[in-house]
Amino acid sequence: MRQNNAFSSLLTNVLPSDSANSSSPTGTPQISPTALLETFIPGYGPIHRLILSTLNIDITVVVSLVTVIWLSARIFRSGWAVIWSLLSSYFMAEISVSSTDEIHSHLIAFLAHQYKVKPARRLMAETPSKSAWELDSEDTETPETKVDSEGNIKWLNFSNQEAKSQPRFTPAIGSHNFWHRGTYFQLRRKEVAMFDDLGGGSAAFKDKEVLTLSCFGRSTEPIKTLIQHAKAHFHLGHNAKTIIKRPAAKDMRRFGGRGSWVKIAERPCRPMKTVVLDEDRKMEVLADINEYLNPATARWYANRGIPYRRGYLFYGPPGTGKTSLTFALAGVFGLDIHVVSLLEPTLTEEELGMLFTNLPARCIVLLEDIDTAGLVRNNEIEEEDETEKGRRGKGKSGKDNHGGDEGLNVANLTKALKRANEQSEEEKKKGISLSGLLNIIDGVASHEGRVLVMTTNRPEKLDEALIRPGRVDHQVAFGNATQTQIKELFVRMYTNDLPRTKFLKAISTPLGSVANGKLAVIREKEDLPTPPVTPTAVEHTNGHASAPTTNGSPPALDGHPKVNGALVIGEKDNGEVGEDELKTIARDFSVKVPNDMFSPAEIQGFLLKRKKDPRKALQEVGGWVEGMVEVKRKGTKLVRIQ
Ligand SMILES: Nc1ncnc2c1ncn2[C@@H]1O[C@H](COP(=O)(O)OP(=O)(O)OP(=O)(O)O)[C@@H](O)[C@H]1O
Repeated sequence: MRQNNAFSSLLTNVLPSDSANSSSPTGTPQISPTALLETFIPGYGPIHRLILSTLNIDITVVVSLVTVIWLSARIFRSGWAVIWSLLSSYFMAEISVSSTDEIHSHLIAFLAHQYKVKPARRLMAETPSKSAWELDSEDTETPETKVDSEGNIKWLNFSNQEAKSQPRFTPAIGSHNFWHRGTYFQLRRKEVAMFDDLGGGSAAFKDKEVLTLSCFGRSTEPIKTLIQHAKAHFHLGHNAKTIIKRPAAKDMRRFGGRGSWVKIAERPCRPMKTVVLDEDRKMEVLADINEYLNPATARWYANRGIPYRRGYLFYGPPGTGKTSLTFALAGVFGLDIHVVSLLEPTLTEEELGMLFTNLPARCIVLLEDIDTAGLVRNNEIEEEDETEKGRRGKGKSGKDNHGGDEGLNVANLTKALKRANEQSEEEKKKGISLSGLLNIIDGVASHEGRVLVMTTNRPEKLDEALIRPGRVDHQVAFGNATQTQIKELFVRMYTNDLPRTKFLKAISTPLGSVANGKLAVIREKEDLPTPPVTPTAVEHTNGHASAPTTNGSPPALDGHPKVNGALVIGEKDNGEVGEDELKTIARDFSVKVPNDMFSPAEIQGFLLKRKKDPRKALQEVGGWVEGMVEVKRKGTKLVRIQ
């Protein structure tokens, strides 16, 4: 109570006298705290009087104190906001990143990682989508198929998959501060509404996010370093993966920039050794691309006035490895694959041109099944139009004969309008013409630095303009499996897996360059074919040297994953078959399959069904071959033995 009195007198000094009518010693009327509170807090007077009369407590002191604290906090916050804005304007550097750029996702992933350990009050929870590859971790064991007590098979069940995946926490929308490697950063995450014209008269507001990073000082270097760390962190997690992108949805493409391409998949790099193809042919493509991608080559091209572009045509029957080789090449050179389907109905020539200009400096552009893309020469279109006009002309004159003067009556006008509409619809559907594509591939404004890969099953159907040198610089023929390739496919199928980490390391660790004066290909461990021209030893980055093969076509069993120099051939997954026996079975198997009759995809399909039992594959291959020969002879698509 004494304390209360002391406080009251203190407050009375600040807001003197309890009486509304009291006067200062000089005679100036003074306003009491209660009167002041009554003025600013509606209803305070009656409440104050009620509590005073019933409980005999004067709440003026407490309410005044709370008011003073609240006011001080407001004043302090406003003052601090002014000081902070002055500080940020004059003493802080900042970099903004839009969500349409991939750096945004790198930064968010990096911050999510940081905020795993950092205590924070405002976070945003997200469910990260993971691919089947990402769900596989070191401790994932191949689950045994279980049988319950009644003898029923317990099939795997993934219905609670989503529930199991851990949420990811990122900084919420708003301002955050954090320290990174001794530097203080401020992060502002905000959403901006963009007015998006969707075309056809419709429009909508879309949310875009902007991240702004700032730090003290006039240099943006610390932020750039932070972004580098975020990128490095991202690529660490995506090491040995091939990213596959496709054109973004139509309404996103219109903004251009890197946002015109979206990632659709990410998968472990395909080791080059898993593509069964003549080693010389593989080596030629690798050397050619390696030479082309060399940074000095761009200058070489520029000095000679040659456009810095390279195109490849992979042709051959279905399932012979055209796409597989493209993926393996992307893995070797660490390039993303940009897949374009020319059959996409919404893709126009201008958009395709814009997509090509928004490609990264180095990447692979994959145009699959180019023969089915329905590309026609413009003169063919013109011919078609002429025929159509002729048809309509005839119809019209026929009518004239019967009906005399046609005149501009309403019915005719309506028909003419309808025809015009039909025509423009047809025009729209025509999509990409051959001349349009040729322009995009090597027109004046065409992107330089990319590797263009076109695949086809029917090269004879391609227009020669499309594959003339400059557009296609290197052609690779793919064919059905030869005896050696069948053997190779077989051994690969029954070779035991490396543990996950060793597998990732094996496909991502470059061994150094093959310095033979002619070629400097970055080799993957045990992966790339040995260059045919090297009688010298290959220097590895670890200082060891390995003897290369000199015959240019390594035997089928070469290049398998090796641990401590030993070939990893199964004792577990392949039905307890040892290395020597596997080689013998592979040879016998290859003898039973006719040379050059089945595609690697067909043989792989047969083996996959017996993937744990090489002996069974050998036993059943005779029947399968008979059945397949019959299928091919009759031209039916239904197989008896799969
Ligand atoms: N030469 C090969 N070496 C290893 N695997 C192959 C080979 N050819 C085909 N395969 C396997 O067959 C499947 C289909 O191969 P891929 O898609 O590369 O064939 P493609 O020639 O591109 O076929 P398409 O012309 O139908 O697109 C893949 O699973 C791949 O692993």
